[in-house]
Amino acid sequence: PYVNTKDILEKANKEYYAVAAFNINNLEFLQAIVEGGIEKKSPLIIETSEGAMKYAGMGDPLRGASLFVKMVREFADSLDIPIALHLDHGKNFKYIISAIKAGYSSVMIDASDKPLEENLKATKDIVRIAHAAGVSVEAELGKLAGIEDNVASAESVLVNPDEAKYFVEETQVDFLAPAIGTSHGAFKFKGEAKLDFDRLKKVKELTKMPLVLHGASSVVQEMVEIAENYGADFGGSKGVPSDILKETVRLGINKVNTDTDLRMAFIAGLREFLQNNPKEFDPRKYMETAKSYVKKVVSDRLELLGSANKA
Ligand SMILES: O=C(COP(=O)(O)O)NO
Ligand code: NA
Ligand SMILES: [Zn+2]
Repeated sequence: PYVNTKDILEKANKEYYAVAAFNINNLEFLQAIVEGGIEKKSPLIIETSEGAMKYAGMGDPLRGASLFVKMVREFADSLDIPIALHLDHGKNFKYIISAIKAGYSSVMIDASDKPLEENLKATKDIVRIAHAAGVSVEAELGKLAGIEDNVASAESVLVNPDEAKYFVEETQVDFLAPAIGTSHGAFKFKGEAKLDFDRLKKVKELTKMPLVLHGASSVVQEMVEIAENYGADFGGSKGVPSDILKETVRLGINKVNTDTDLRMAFIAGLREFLQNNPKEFDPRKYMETAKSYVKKVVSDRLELLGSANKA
């Protein structure tokens, strides 16, 4: 069934596991993610960025939003696993309202680059509208970027746990993304991978609510090798190691945003297939390997996060 993200995350919060939130831009990634969820009998959060809304809607974000709602609902309504659709990194008021209007389960208002009071006001505004429409809300505190040898690197601002408590009480936001040292993309750490577990622990103690980890891709070595075998150059790529990811779940992370790992799996499969099948031009064939690798990464992640058999 198509459900509200809050329902999925409240259960995860109570039972201390995490649910992956997988980004999509097209049908093929959605198919592969859903196949993984079926195989693992796991709840799924499908998420789209504002860019994905524009991309799918050929420039019209509301058209893109409603296309994604229709696609996700078709799968969700026909399956036993709970599936939610979430707007990731909503920054533009128009896009956030378009997602709510189109029928998204939840939206993120990302004003984390603003001073606290501004972030708080923007979040309060969206919470008021979204809650009136039965839509749940995610916000972010602190800024994503790595930590180097115990010092937050220049651009990163790690979450302040006391601020987090004040923020959630004032905004009534449904789930919170505390910045603890991750960053988006395939190049997360220059040196050793390190997250601020102390801050995470404090935020959980003070808020007791479902927490979100952004920039949570691991950069799956198996996929890097296949892709590089067939011409990719992913030198220097590094993600969040599985043991560190598991520790964040043990400390209270319940939604784990995953985009890069699926992108790398897809291109690895596409490169491999195209190199080995020069005569093929049927898209249902030449995207098969790509989709199967995405499904494998999805299934492994659902297992690792503990959401398998929680549908
Ligand atoms: O935070 C993410 C995805 O992060 P990755 O680049 O690590 O997949 N989406 O909001
Ligand atoms: Na999000
Ligand atoms: Zn993110």
